[in-house]
Amino acid sequence: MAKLNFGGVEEEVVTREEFPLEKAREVLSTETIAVIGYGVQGPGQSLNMRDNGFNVIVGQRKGGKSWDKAVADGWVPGETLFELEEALAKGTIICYLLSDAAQIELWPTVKANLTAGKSLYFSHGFGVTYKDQTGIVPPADVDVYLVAPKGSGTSLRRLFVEGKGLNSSFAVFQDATGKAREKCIAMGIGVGSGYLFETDFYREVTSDLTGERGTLMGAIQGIFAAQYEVLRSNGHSPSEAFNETVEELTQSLMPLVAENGMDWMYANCSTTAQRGALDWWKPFRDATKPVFEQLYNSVKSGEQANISITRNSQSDYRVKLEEELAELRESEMWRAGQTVRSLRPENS
Ligand SMILES: NC(=O)c1ccc[n+]([C@@H]2O[C@H](COP(=O)([O-])OP(=O)(O)OC[C@H]3O[C@@H](n4cnc5c(N)ncnc54)[C@H](O)[C@@H]3O)[C@@H](O)[C@H]2O)c1
Ligand SMILES: CC(C)(O)[C@@H](O)C(=O)O
Ligand SMILES: [Mg+2]
Ligand SMILES: [Mg+2]
Repeated sequence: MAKLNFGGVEEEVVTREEFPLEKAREVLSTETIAVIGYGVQGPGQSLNMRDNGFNVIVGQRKGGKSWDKAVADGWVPGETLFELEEALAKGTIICYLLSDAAQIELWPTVKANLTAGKSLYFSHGFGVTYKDQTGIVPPADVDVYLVAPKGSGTSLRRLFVEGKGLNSSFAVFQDATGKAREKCIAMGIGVGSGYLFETDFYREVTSDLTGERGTLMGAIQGIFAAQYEVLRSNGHSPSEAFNETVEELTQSLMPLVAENGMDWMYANCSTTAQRGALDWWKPFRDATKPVFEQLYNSVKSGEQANISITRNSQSDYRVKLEEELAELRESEMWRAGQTVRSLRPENS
C-alpha cells in the first residue's frame, strides 16, 4: 500500500501502479464473477470487468427492462446471462448488486448458494451493518468484502471508457480463505477504480448515507432551491436565477474546483467575488452544520436505514418515487434548467 499525506494525515491507499490489472487478473483467474442485478452499478461494474478480461456472468430476473439492457450490452442468455438462481449457483464471487431493499428478499436464495470458499461481494456496507433489519448474516465459511465506487455506476462506466477511473473504498468483513483482502483489492481494480482507500462496513455505510443525503444530493438541491426562490421572489427571471444558481456552478466553477481545489477557483474569480465568498462561506457553514449533525445522528441510530428499507419495500414504491421525482422535474427551476441545457452550443 502506498502511504500518502491527506492534508496532514497519513493514509495508506492502493493504486493501480502497485496493484496492476495483470495482478488482479492473476488473483481472480480461477473465479467466476456473478454480478447479480443489472440496475445502475451492475452494468458499470460488469462491463468494466468484462473489458478488463475477467470471467464475468450476469444474473438478472428475466423479462424486465434490466434483462433487455443486459442483452443489448452484449450479455448472451444461457452463456453469460442467466436467471438469478442459475447465476448464483455458477458464481464463485457473488456480487450482490440488487438495490439494498431488494437484497433482503433474495437473501435466503443467495445464502443457499454460498458454499464454503465462495466470496460474497457488496458495493455498500448496508445489508451487513443493519443485519437486525435486513437479516443478512453471511455464513462463516465464505469471504465477505466490499468495493464501493464513490459515484454513480453510470460515471464508473463513462470514466472507464474515457481511460479514467472513479475512486472506491474497500473493506473486508470476513476472511474465511485467507485471501479475502487480495481478492477484494483485485475486484476493486477490476471494476475500474482509480485508486482504493480502506474502510470497514460500518464506516462505509454511515459516510455514504450521510454524503448522499448531504452535500452530494440532498443538501445541494436544498441550497439550490433556497437561492433560486430568493432570486425569483426578488424579481429575477428564471434564466437569470438558474444560471446564477446551477448552470455556472456545473459548467464553469465546479470543473475548476475539480481540477485544482476551491482556493484555485476563488483565485480565478474577481476580487469582488473573492471578498464576498470569503465572507459568506462561514455563515453558510454555521447555518447548515446543525442539519448535518442531525443527519449524521439519524444515520448512526439506524433511523435512515429503517426509512430506506420501509419505504423502498412498499409495493407502490416505484409509483411514489416517480411522483417525488416528478415534483423535482416539474419545478420551475429544473424546467428552466431543461431550456438552459438545450441552449448549450454543443446541444443545439
Ligand atoms: N446506484 C449507484 O450508482 C450506486 C453507487 C454506489 C453503490 N451502490 C450500491 O450498489 C448496490 C446496487 O445498487 P443499484 O443502485 O445499482 O441498484 P438498483 O436499484 O439499480 O437495482 C439493481 C437491480 O435490482 C433488481 N431488483 C430490484 N428488486 C428486485 C427483487 N425484488 N428481486 C430481484 N431483483 C430485483 C432490478 O431489476 C435491478 O436490475 C446497492 O448496494 C447500492 O447501495 C449503488
Ligand atoms: C452514487 C452515490 C450517491 O454515491 C451512491 O452512494 C448511491 O447510493 O447511489
Ligand atoms: Mg449510497
Ligand atoms: Mg455513494
